[in-house]
Amino acid sequence: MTERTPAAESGGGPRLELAGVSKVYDDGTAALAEVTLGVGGGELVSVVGPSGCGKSTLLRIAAGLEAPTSGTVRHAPERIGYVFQDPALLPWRTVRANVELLMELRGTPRAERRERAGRALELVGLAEFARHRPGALSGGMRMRVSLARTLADDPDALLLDEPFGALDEITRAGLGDELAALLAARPRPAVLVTHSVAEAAFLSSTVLVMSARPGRVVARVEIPFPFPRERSLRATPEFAEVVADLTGRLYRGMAEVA
Ligand SMILES: Nc1ncnc2c1ncn2[C@@H]1O[C@H](COP(=O)(O)OP(=O)(O)OP(=O)(O)O)[C@@H](O)[C@H]1O
Repeated sequence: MTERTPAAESGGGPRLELAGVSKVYDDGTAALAEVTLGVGGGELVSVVGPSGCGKSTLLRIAAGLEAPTSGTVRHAPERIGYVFQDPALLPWRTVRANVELLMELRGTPRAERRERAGRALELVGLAEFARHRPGALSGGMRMRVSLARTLADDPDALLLDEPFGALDEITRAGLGDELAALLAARPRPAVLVTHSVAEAAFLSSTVLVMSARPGRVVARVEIPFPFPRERSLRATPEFAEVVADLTGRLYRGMAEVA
């Protein structure tokens, strides 16, 4: 779907590329077989696969938090934003102070921090909650604060590890729409790990289906719907067909013995 993405139209930008990466942990656990992944600016690639197949390991390698046992991280943008399933907010800090945290750690001057945090909170629709503490927010709102914290730091690539996993269907669909809009506004490579095949199909340009551990890519499926995608797409037979195809590949991949 590269030809339909905003970045492709504007000539690219930073890429994220992993070539043949595998991971065997020190205790001998083979987590990841050879995985090759290339994501251009403005592309969102989703990774689906059975529990424990190495999806988080793959993201950690892409982020430079973990060294691969073999293979290489060919290109990784310098500033990578990592969004975890748990929003991990500091309860004693206000929403704004949480959003400022990464910038504070980088030594960004106070006035600039304020300004960027304010803009990020507006982007995720939480400007009026800047002075609240996380405890006063719903789960979906906390996740939006976490997203705002990452965006305010203005990373060149986004890695999202099941960021909406703990939320109800409607909230996660809303946040998915927000994520799509944010990527369209500022194209950068994004990789989303999700357990929801429908979420992967709706948000992504490409979906990678992984086998059981040690995970390898059993299918690379380009999603044939142009961006921006309307919510009504989810209710169409064409979309249901893509989801059914992905689900079939996922189940066949789970059954394969590596
Ligand atoms: N630091 C570690 N040391 C040893 N084994 C690990 C370590 N981290 C992860 N593993 C193992 O590697 C395998 C892959 O884990 P990983 O968290 O990457 O999978 P996942 O696909 O993200 O799982 P889930 O979907 O359940 O979150 C699992 O068997 C896990 O127990």
